[in-house]
Amino acid sequence: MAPFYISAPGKVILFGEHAAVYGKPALAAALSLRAYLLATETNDDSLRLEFPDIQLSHSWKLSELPWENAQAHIERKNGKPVPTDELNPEVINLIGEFLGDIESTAHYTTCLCFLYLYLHLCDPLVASRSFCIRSTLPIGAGLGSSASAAVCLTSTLALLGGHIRSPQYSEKQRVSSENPDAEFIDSWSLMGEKCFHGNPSGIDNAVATHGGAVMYQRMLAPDMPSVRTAMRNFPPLELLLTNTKVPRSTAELVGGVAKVNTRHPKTAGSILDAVSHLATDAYHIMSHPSFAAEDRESLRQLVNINHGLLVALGVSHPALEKIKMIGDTNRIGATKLTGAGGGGCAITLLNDEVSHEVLEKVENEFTQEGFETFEATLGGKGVGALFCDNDSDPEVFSVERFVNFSRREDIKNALEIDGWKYW
Ligand SMILES: Nc1ncnc2c1ncn2[C@@H]1O[C@H](COP(=O)(O)OP(=O)(O)O)[C@@H](O)[C@H]1O
Ligand SMILES: C[C@@](O)(CCOP(=O)(O)O)CC(=O)O
Ligand SMILES: [Mg+2]
Repeated sequence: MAPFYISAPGKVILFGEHAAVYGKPALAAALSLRAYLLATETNDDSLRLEFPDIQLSHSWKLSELPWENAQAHIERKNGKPVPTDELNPEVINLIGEFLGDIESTAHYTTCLCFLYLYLHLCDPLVASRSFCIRSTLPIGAGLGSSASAAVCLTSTLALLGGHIRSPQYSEKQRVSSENPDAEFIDSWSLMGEKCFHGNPSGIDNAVATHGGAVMYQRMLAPDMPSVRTAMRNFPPLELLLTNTKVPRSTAELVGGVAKVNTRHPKTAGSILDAVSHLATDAYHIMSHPSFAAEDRESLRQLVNINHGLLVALGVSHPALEKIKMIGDTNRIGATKLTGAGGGGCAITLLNDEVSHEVLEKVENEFTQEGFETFEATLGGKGVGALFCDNDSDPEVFSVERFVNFSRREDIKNALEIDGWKYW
């Protein structure tokens, strides 16, 4: 198979992070920042990962991977592997032997995620490959970089394994509902997220797969599918995205909330219920056909309440509080942390009347604090692919060039080109 790219967006959770893990509804939208994966054939017996964004370069001998042993533990239906509620412990054990030389936790979980998906979705007849991922998203900052990487890996391996067909929709024709290939990608990328996080709600990979904006609710009973309601009239929101650049791990923060919930079940339960109510309220407000000034004001109020409840769950950070304080002092709008918190990004829903001058002043203050602001739009496309054909510029598919882009803008400019198709 000729080289190809897969790309999937990050996400912003507007309301309901963490509570989403406990089966409460949450609202999220696809972000214009994305991960891109370039898959190319190699001439030797190797399987190579080049993930320069996290300084990971690793390879295995294809012929040494535990194909035979793994197959005995993989359930299939109509020839397709079936995702499971828990990660398959036998396959995890088999993979463990191939991760012994990996020291960093981030590299370990990334390689685990790759091999887990590879053993389930590909087969030994697939030629040797190199997989390179680059992202215009900040990594580990609450914008769903893990899910966009998981969706890219899943789509690539499922295509190579013959479980899904190539996407067909160009941007304008795209209709994402009831597409079995997109559902396959969504369900298997959740397994990838499980490798990264342990206990993901599934909202991030749902948005990275389907794009747009959704109200999402995980069903806690085993085998019950999650509920995903597309928000077709998603209102235009004036949003400022600010990254504290404080590193954190989603797995640890989700684990921290679980501890609070175990120690103070009634208190934590009330907080999670309150988040559930505010997410539902926000959904109704955003569904108003003429999303008016008073609706925007109500939404900002809910942003402030949601942030307060996340503070109560222990997932804020002094740097996030600083962003909120600077924003509130200058009255630019309502600010909350987004994603797992503990560092990472905050979003500010801007006041209608905020001036350019004030915004510029606030952004300067953020920069002085070492924060980074992002310009991004919400509600864009989900997972897509770009194939190399006779009309393609071979330079676009050069691994060398792709690996060496030093700025996010370079990746974006090189790959925001015609020819992408979406599932
Ligand atoms: N471009 C990338 N290349 C390789 N791994 C990635 C990339 N983007 C994300 N990841 C994986 O996702 C992890 C970060 O996920 P997480 O802690 O959930 O933060 P977030 O999803 O908010 O960015 C990284 O440590 C890495 O394992
Ligand atoms: C905290 C949580 O609600 C969102 C995590 O998002 P991120 O990995 O921080 O981008 C966890 C989840 O829903 O799986
Ligand atoms: Mg994540």
